[in-house]
Amino acid sequence: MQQRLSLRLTDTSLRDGSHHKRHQFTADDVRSIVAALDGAGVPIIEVAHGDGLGGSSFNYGFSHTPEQELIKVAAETATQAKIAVLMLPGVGVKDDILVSQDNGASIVRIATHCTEADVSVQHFALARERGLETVGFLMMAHSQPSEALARQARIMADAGCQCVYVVDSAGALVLEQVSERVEALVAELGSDAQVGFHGHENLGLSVANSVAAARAGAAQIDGSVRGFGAGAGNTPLEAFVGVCDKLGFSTGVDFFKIVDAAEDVVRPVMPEECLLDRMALMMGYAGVYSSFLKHAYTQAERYGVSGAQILVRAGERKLVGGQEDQLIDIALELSRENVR
Ligand SMILES: C[C@H](O)CC(=O)C(=O)O
Ligand SMILES: [Mn+2]
Repeated sequence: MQQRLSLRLTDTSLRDGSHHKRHQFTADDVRSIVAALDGAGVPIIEVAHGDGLGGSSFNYGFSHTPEQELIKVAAETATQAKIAVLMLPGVGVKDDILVSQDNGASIVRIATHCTEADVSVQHFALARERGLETVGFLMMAHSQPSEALARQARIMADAGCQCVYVVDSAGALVLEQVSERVEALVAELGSDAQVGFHGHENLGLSVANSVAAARAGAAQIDGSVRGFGAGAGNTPLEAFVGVCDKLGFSTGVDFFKIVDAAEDVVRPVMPEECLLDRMALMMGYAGVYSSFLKHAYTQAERYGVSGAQILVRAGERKLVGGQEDQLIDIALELSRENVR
């Protein structure tokens, strides 16, 4: 294990939190949250539709305000924080990256399912050519062993990715399972690229998993203030900052200011708290993409079936991001079987 003394944090509440907010962020929400996080010293703030650039659609949910407008507001508001955007190839296209850069984003994060890194190659090339900082997201990282993940990380790094993230999209990883994956990526990438970790709270382990990642050599860690994210939410950033202070990791974020931001600025923008309830626990236990939560609620209500069972079957089918429509199929199956 190679413990690092300084960690670079990204707040994802204005992107992962978009799932919880059903993509209804307004320019005022973005302005107030960015001002508070920037003031607390958060170095990177991610802004986009929850499913990344181009995500506003019938399948994923339409945005209240066009994401490019939100990115522009964020960039105009931040005084020190860099603005990052997320993009899933095929949901967004290369042009979305260029428009985001015109609107002030300086970091692009390309996300793929963790066996499909090759679809990101052209996006990293373009981003580097345009002078953007690059991050790669290997989503649903619980579903692959460390060696397989490391091979996918190598594809991203060779394409120009500067930091590859182990993304626990389902909040399904447990402690050593995080350390092993991060260590494997660190060993594979060496000085070619950094390693990051993005956690979800579905088994109540996001802060502990993030500490495990940092101890295993991760240089960048994601979190969302107040946990504002999909499923039971992301690693609550203010808690993680406090834990880092205690463990001697420097983050550059002021604990007291980020705690105030969480309570006074971010909480009022959230529709409700992100809960570690039955549905969220089912996601962590069955290994389901956290972004499916709201879709599962919608289909459970529409077909009068158990939302928890929809999620369990989604886990059995090993669904990946982009297969939201299969939740309808599962709901119909449960309805035929009379599983309420
Ligand atoms: C598009 C997803 O919401 C990306 C993410 O945050 C994850 O997989 O987790
Ligand atoms: Mn996430």
